Amino acid sequence: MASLPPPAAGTRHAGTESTPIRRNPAGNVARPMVQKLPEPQDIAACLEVTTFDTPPFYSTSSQSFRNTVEGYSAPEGTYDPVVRSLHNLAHLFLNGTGGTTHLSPNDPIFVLLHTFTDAIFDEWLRRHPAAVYPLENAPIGHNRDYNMVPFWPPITNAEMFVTAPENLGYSYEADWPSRPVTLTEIITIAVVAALIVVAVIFAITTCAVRSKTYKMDGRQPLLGEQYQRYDDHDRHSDKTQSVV
Ligand SMILES: O=C(O)c1cc2cc(O)c(O)cc2[nH]1
Repeated sequence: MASLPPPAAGTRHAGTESTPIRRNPAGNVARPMVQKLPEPQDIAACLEVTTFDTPPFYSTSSQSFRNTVEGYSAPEGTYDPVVRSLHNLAHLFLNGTGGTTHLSPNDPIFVLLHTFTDAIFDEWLRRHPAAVYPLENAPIGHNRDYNMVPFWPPITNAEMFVTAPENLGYSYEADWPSRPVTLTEIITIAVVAALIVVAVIFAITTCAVRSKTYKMDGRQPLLGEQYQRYDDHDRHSDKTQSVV
């Protein structure tokens, strides 16, 4: 029986000529949006998207963590057809083998990119423990209880929707960026701080005015109410008469 000969260097079994791995990072001048890598705050933002996936469970989904980390949405989760972010942006930034679908696994960077993407997913699962994977209406093979093709032995999407250290025997060490404070939050903090300052000034002023009024009245706050009355009586009685 004829068997396939081992591939010669530079060729693939399918018989087509292969090319060297090409990289031209940030070199796609025709598409300025992909001339930069994702920023740490983009990761912080996508980790805050609360729902794992939303209808139509596709590359057009909005407010879907899955579509956001994949990079078809803005990092905050809003779908926009012209946007490329996170995983997709890293692919397109490479602008060569790593940016071409079906060829990108030939570039070793693929492994780093996808490992880091999995680390983000793992962190997201940790932060959203009540999250659910779509039960139905996802694209073929992607419903919760469907097997993940082509893995063998069969394993369902639900079985992989779990945190790694507790269930899969590996863990990631990453310093996750914190989300920058938004303008709305800055304004809210400033308004609350101003209100607190006004309240404190009002309280101090009120105390000062009341204390001054008491002093002017000749009242002695350390005396009890009963003795206070004696004191009032003394002040109003004729001091020239001696008391026997
Ligand atoms: O256009 C994209 O968003 C895009 C390109 C590209 C290439 C690739 O190899 C991928 O794995 C994903 C991907 N997304």
